[in-house]
Amino acid sequence: MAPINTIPSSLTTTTTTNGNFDHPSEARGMGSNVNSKPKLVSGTAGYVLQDVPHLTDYIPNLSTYPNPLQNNPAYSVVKQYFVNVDDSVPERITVHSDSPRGIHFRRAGPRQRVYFDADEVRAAIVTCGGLCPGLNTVIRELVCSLYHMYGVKKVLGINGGYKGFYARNTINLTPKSVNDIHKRGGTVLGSSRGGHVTKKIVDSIQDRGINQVYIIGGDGTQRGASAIFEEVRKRGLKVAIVGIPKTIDNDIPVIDKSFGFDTAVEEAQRAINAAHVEAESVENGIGVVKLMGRYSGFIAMHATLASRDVDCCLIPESPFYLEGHGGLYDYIEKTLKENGHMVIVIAEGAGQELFSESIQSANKEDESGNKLLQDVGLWISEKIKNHFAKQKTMAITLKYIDPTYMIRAVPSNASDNVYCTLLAQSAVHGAMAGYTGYTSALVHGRQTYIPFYRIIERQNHVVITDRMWARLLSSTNQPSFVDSKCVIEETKEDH
Ligand SMILES: Nc1ncnc2c1ncn2[C@@H]1O[C@H](COP(=O)(O)OP(=O)(O)OP(=O)(O)O)[C@@H](O)[C@H]1O
Ligand SMILES: O=P(O)(O)OC[C@H]1O[C@](O)(CO)[C@@H](O)[C@@H]1O
Ligand SMILES: [Mg+2]
Repeated sequence: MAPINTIPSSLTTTTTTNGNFDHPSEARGMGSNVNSKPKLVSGTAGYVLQDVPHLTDYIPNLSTYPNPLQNNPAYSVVKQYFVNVDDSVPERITVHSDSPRGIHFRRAGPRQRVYFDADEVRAAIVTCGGLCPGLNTVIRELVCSLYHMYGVKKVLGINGGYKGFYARNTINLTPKSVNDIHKRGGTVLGSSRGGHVTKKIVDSIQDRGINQVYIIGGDGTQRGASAIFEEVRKRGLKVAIVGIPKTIDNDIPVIDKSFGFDTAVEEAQRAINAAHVEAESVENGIGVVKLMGRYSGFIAMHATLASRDVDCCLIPESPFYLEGHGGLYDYIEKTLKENGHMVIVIAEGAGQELFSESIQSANKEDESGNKLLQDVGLWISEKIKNHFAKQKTMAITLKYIDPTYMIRAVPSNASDNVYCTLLAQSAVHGAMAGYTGYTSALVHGRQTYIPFYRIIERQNHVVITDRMWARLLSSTNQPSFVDSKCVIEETKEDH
């Protein structure tokens, strides 16, 4: 195994400004306000490691300690439990024989030496943004990993999202107090939107003597975490800032998927089943189900693919129209004539451009600055009913089901529980090893540490030129509504 914290001689480290990416267009994205410099390590054949910051980048001469896992009987039989310092995970795994090796991320996992003594650690956990299945599992596993793997005894829960940093009370978290929480939906810590004031948060971190902060949340939360990291670094504090990506919308880029997504898709099946049962029980029955997905239609797409009962799936990324040849009304009429019933799944952010401008301008934002959307499910249901009432070609019966909050308020399923456990354990290993300013994430099935700037630079969207959307279209047989010549190509790796 290579010595700890050395870089193999074939590799060179550079820090560069945000303009120096493999994909210059990405550098102009949402993360351009990030002010620390990306740490890049170059190797042979076009190998690039987009490394994560380390406390030693700005605090010299930090003491190190042997990893206490070495003496943990549970791990004594595991061969190569410690991650090799040179292990990394490629961002793209589809390659050609002459492709450069490309961008890589640091592999997550325990290191032989750690930068915190257990008694010195004062960890804090906070959950921000909307609810998501698995939040409690992540909290539980962070607490248990800190206690059982590293002997850390001081773990604080911050109440009610970022705003909780300004509150007087925190919650003491112990393996006993979090033992059963993974069986419950929501977050035992509470959550909130808005209220992020970076300097005040870092003041609170300093005042409370916190030196590891685990921040669980979506894209907005990770942006907030990145700002906290920058301020901590500016102040030269020995505080590890770690993000754990959460969102049922699956709109966080780079990672395979966010935790809770599978559970949400599974829960959505119940609503789709109900819509199908209602629709097929009457003549010309239509079931409309609205699912979450503000800017990204992943839940709608995956729930549709899983169900096979859906005849039409409408998502924000794929514009559609109602009237005329090839429009939605045409397709509904055709499907009802052929099958006698149909199910439509619509993501909440779909078709927002179809609302009249007066309704759109009345739109407001939530406390975090996210656009508040019109209820597209209700709107489209009324439009369809009115259309067929006016046409008098066929009498329809339409039932509208809105299970949006139900799919995110449930506890996580078994596979999400395992996923949450691995994310939390990796997050703790990284912080103990002195890494900071990273998101703990799954990339191609491997646990990794991703620098914040990659997580916050853009949102993940369904790519309608990708095979996955084609699979959906061939499963529902719906029209694509878009002219293939007008589709703007996106570059995300095809699946
Ligand atoms: N650019 C930003 N800088 C600092 N803090 C931010 C930023 N964007 C959002 N936040 C803060 O992050 C928290 C959560 O943001 P938001 O409500 O957008 O949810 P989210 O994390 O994106 O999760 P989701 O959208 O999945 O519910 C809020 O407290 C918000 O103030
Ligand atoms: O009503 P809230 O809590 O603001 O949450 C709604 C939003 O949160 C999300 O579930 C993301 O967490 C979106 O799909 C949805 O638009
Ligand atoms: Mg968000």
